[in-house]
Amino acid sequence: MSGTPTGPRVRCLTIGSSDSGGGAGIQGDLKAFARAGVYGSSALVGVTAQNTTGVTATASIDTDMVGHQLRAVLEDIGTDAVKIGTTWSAELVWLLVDRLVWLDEVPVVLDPVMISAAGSALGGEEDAVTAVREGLLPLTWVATPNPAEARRLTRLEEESDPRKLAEAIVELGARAAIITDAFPTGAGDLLFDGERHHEITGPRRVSGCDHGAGCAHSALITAFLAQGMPLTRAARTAHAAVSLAIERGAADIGAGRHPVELHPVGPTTEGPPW
Ligand SMILES: Nc1ncnc2c1ncn2[C@@H]1O[C@H](COP(=O)(O)OP(=O)(O)OP(=O)(O)O)[C@@H](O)[C@H]1O
Ligand SMILES: Cc1ncc(CO)c(N)n1
Repeated sequence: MSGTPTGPRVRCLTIGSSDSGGGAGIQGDLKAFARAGVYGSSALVGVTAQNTTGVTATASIDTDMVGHQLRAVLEDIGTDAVKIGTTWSAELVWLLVDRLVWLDEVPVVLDPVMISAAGSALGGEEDAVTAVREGLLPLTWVATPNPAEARRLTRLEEESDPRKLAEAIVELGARAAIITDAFPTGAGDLLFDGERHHEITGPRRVSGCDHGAGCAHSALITAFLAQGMPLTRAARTAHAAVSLAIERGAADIGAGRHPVELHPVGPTTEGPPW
């Protein structure tokens, strides 16, 4: 699939873990990249035995092997943006920091995954969270935590105001933050771009198909930034596309939280179908 009709192919790298069920993680990211029309590469940092009902086993990949994957991708293919998902350990996070610090002016999107949609733990040990705060956030162009993940990252355990959480993430070094599913009524996200707050709202979908929603959302933002879309438009387009992907989700797949089903979306899409 080509990136843009005329220019060179746009490339995105996702750093994250496998979801054996195919809805979230690396598999969800690569599907989202394809839907956005960009070329996707990956560095696998962990494996989960997972389906729509939850996670039954996890294993992290040896840090050296992660380093080899990053080198293989970046030396040959290169990338126009990077997405980071699961961050299992402090050792892994500091390796990522060591490598990503050399990427000049390449957007880095951090989706700090700590818990799956079905409620299973995915990393989030205290020393890994500290490494994300101290090492990764300062390299991050936009972080996309949900409110619970934002509270963990900022250590503002009692804070319920998404504006305060987003501002705290920017104070920790990220250029911008999007708190997903930020509002008690309706559905939507709160974007703080470092200067202004933007409320991104829409209807709440009740299809039962939200497995992989967060991964699809942050992967689309990665692809859009790689394509040169401004952040506010990327955030709005990603929310609208994921909302539709929940509404039109894969309700026949699995017996738990069914996977989202994304449709083609991007700068070249003729007007939003939603
Ligand atoms: N029921 C819903 N209806 C419409 N949009 C939704 C709904 N639930 C989530 N979204 C949107 O989906 C996107 C992903 O947000 P979400 O909070 O689900 O991420 P997450 O908690 O990180 O997900 P995951 O655990 O799957 O990674 C956001 O744009 C959010 O507004
Ligand atoms: C591997 C993996 N990464 C991220 C998520 C977040 O939804 C998930 N469920 N599984």
